[in-house]
Amino acid sequence: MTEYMPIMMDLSGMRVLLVGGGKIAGRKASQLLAAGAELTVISPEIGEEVRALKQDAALNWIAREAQTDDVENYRIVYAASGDEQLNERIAEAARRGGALVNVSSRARSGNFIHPAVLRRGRLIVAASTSGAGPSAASALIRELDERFGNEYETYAEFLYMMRQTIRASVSEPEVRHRLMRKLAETDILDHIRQDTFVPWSESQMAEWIETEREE
Ligand SMILES: C[C@@]1(CC(=O)O)c2cc3[nH]c(cc4nc(cc5[nH]c(cc(n2)[C@H]1CCC(=O)O)[C@@](C)(CC(=O)O)[C@@H]5CCC(=O)O)C(CC(=O)O)=C4CCC(=O)O)c(CCC(=O)O)c3CC(=O)O
Ligand SMILES: NC(=O)C1=CN([C@@H]2O[C@H](COP(=O)(O)OP(=O)(O)OC[C@H]3O[C@@H](n4cnc5c(N)ncnc54)[C@H](O)[C@@H]3O)[C@@H](O)[C@H]2O)C=CC1
Repeated sequence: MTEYMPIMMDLSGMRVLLVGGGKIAGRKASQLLAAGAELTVISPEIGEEVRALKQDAALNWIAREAQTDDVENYRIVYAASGDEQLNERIAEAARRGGALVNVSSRARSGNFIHPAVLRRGRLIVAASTSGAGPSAASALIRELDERFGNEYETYAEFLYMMRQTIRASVSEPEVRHRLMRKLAETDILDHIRQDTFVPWSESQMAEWIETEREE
């Protein structure tokens, strides 16, 4: 069994090649553009999903069949055409060139795969079956969708603001760590749920840090 490494990637400004322009390519293109990638799509035709994204300046469509030497100069490649044999050839060439490659038609032919994802602002929950059953991964995420409401977006934003403030104003590592531990134990999430949370001002943040910094 492949032991996949889950990672979170910042794709801003990264050049990414996407082979194929159908429904699945559209799904990938929309996620890649949202993550800031500079996307090149090679496909003789594009479907409505990719077409709708084409206004985005970061999407460049080359209208022709893809070939293996197209992967040169890309470090991230998606093989998502409807031609499975082509996907295999693209994957092989990309791997040989040392690129990261995702293959829509066969998980094992690539060296990374996508999980099903739930987003609440900065909070991201991902579930993967390591390719065993993508629909089951999606079903699990739908369950979590009911469990984790929009309060988590506010909560993650609060954690972000507080952590920035702590990092900027506390220099002793052990005090920082103590504050971060205490921060994870506040009842802020309950307040957000009960709609009684008001985002903290800078002086409130500083006051909390002052009172909680001692053991
Ligand atoms: C390896 C991976 C590719 C990758 O890395 O992208 C992969 C591969 C394959 N999927 C196939 C089929 C389907 N995939 C979906 C749906 C999703 N597939 C996703 C991920 C992944 N799918 C990755 C592994 C994830 C994991 O398990 O950890 C989701 C979760 C996330 C996303 O795509 O972003 C997304 C949820 C979208 C959402 O929630 O909206 C549906 C249902 C639907 O479309 O509604 C079907 C049809 C029903 C079925 O077959 O189950 C086939 C057979 C193709 C064929 O036979 O033609 C292969 C090929 C193979 O099995 O190797
Ligand atoms: N990863 C996933 O979640 C899923 C993957 N799949 C697999 O993904 C692949 C694509 O599926 P769809 O997008 O639904 O198919 P689709 O039929 O909608 O699109 C196929 C695309 O490939 C392009 N194409 C065909 N020959 C090409 C070539 N020589 N060079 C470049 N582009 C070429 C076509 O122009 C078209 O845009 C299939 O192999 C399918 O088995 C299917 C369902 C889910």
